[in-house]
Parts: sequence; structure tokens; C-alpha cells
Amino acid sequence: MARVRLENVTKRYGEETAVEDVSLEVEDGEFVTFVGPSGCGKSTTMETVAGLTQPTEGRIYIGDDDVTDLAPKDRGVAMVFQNIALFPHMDVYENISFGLRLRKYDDEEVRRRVEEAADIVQLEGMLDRMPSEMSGGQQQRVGIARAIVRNPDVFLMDEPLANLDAKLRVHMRTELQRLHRELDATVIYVTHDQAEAMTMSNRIAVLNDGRLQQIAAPLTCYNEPTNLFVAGFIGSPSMNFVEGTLLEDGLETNNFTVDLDPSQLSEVGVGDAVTLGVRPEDVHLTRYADSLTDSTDRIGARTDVLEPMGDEVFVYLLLSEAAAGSMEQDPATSPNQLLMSVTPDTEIEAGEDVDVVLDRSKIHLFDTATGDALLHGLTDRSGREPGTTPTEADS
Ligand SMILES: Nc1ncnc2c1ncn2[C@@H]1O[C@H](COP(=O)(O)OP(=O)(O)OP(=O)(O)O)[C@@H](O)[C@H]1O
Repeated sequence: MARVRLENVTKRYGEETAVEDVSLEVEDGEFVTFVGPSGCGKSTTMETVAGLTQPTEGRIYIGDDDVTDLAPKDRGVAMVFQNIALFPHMDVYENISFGLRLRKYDDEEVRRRVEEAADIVQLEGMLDRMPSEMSGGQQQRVGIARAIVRNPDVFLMDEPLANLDAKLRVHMRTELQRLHRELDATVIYVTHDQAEAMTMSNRIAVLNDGRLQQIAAPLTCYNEPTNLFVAGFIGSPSMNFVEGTLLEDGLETNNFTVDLDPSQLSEVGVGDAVTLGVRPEDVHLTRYADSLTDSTDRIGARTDVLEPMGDEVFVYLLLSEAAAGSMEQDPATSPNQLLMSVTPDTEIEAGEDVDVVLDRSKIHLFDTATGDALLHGLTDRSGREPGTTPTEADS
């Protein structure tokens, strides 16, 4: 059993709290990734599991055992770091087998394990190479093989691909996924790279300021973020946020209103500040919005900057004259701007007056005061649930 459980883990360094009251469970065989901005406590949390950092409060369990007071070597975990330090004077075989030889495994067992690990990371045939004769990605694989030979219950990986170039990172991403599948191992992974987190993980744990914000499947964090922080952090470019005030029959923002029944929102009432969130791909030009089941009223805008990205084009929209000349602001937080993404074949120019609508089923509402999510997807104006199609009775 290699389930990992953190129970109310807090780590303080003097006045500073690096990790605050984090509780979470990683299932046996699960791949869980910690994400969050720099300094949010990802590495520290991982180090408490490895035993490299002692929590100030809280307990760590691996399987049914409380390992909080155990030394790293007695926890059945293996770590892979960003800077894999291979022994430069040893060849690949010696590097991979170093830990086993230290533990006095017999030669035959060592050879069997090293060959098996080299096979998994596809380094067979390279066992007599020196580290200086290998690429960064190959060296990284040696580091991973060194973890595999120990046959750990749990792999802890802290940005293991961060030093590799973009192409190699994508390649290693698929290798790590294969490795996880083949070894059926429990993996806790730390990364800055959202694409890594989204593609490799069964679940991602989003941290901010040392606190766990959400732990859920990647698409759940994307589609149903638990608060403004997760909504803004997951997804690139960021979700648009527009502040508004709740009225008797809708939400009023600087530039547009959205029909809704405030009684749907139990945590807030009429007059309260509510933030509307909508992703760039859920803002549509009216002339292309025929297929939307339900959308907001038209919102007049002027296109400002266009950013062709290859498979999509980002369009910065100014919603009012007041926004002109203020494009240095982040559209994600500016009340008078919206970021829209369109397909490259869309006919659109900078400086054009356009009408856009928002896909109501993709609108998120947040309590501005607490940041907590209130609703993901507005019911349409006839009261249908998001995603359902109109019936004859509706017309
Ligand atoms: N040994 C230490 N002494 C004092 N403060 C520390 C120590 N280690 C970490 N911290 C602080 O704890 C906080 C969390 O650090 P941690 O390295 O866990 O963040 P992180 O999310 O992994 O960041 P990054 O993505 O930049 O690596 C930071 O504010 C950091 O300065």
C-alpha cells in the first residue's frame, strides 16, 4: 500500500509560514501534481513527505504508517530533483547502481535491477556511457532510473524536467506517463508547467500562500475552479474577470448586464459584489455565435491588439472609450477589457467595432468578498440547466 496522507501539515520558518494546515490524500498508484506560484509551498510540502523537512505541526502517513518521525531512507520514497547530480567519474551503470551497491545487494540482483530500470527509461545500450557523453534528457533519465532501482512505494519528483528544452520536455512528459503506467507507482510531482500538470496528473493540487486551494482532476479545476485564485491560475491565458453588482434580475457590470435570478446564489444577495469569470474561448463574435444554445445580450466592443498564436488568435477587446489607451493593464482584471480567442480563419482586424456575446453556460460567478465560487454555468433564460437542449415545451 502506497497511499500518502498529509494531515493538517504546517511548516513555519520563524515568522514565515511556508505551508499552512494542508490535508490531502494521494491514492495508491495515483499521480498527483502540486502547482502554484513561486514560493507557494509546493517544494516544502513535498519535502515533508520525503522527510527532508520536518513539519512544525501535522502528521504524514504512507500506507497505514505514521512516518512523520522517520528518516528519509526509511520511508520507502525516492526523489527526483530538477538538478540531477550524476557522479561524473562513473558510467551510467555505476550511477544507477550506486545506491544498491551501497546497500550491499549481490551483483546479480544489482545487474537485474539496473537492466530493468534502464529498459523502462529506454537507456538500454547506454550503460557504459559517461554522463559527459549524454544529452540533458538522457542524464535526466539516468536520474529517474536511479530512483526506479530502489523500487520505492512512492516517487517524489520536484520539477524533474525544468532544465530541459521545450521539445525534450514534451518527450519526457510522455515518458513519465508511460513510466507511471508501467510501474503502477504513486507519484507526487511538483511543477511550474501547467501543460505538464494538466496532461500527466490524475489530480492536481493547487496551492497558494501555503494553503491548499483545490485538489481535483485537471479538467475539474479548469471547469469548476473552487475560487478566484484557481480560476485565474489554471488556464493560459487567464480567465477574464469582470466585477459587478447583483441586481433583482441580473448582474450589472461597467459595460453590460447579464440576466440571472439572484436566488440561485445562496451565499450573496442583491447589492453584493459578484465577479463574473469567462474564459477567452467562451467570448464569441456575435456573427459567429449561431451555434450557441444560450448567450448573453450583445456587448459592443472595439478590437485593439491581435495576437496570432498559430492555432488561435488572441483578440484584446476594449469595451468602452474609457478603456482606450490603457492596454498596459491586464485584461484579466480590467473592468473595461476582455480577452477573446478566435480561430485563425476568423475575419477580424485591429480597430474594428464588433459585437460579442458570452456563452452563458460557461460563465462563472464568484463572491468578490471571499473569492469563493458561487456558480459554474448559468441556467439559460428559460430556466434550463446549462448544456441541455431546448425542447418544444420551451418554445
Ligand atoms: N529553509 C528555509 N528557510 C526559510 N524559509 C524557507 C525555507 N525553505 C522555504 N522557505 C520559504 O517557504 C516558502 C515556500 O517555499 P517553497 O520552496 O516550498 O515554494 P515553492 O512553491 O516550491 O516555490 P518555487 O516554485 O519557487 O520553487 C517561501 O516563501 C520560501 O521562501
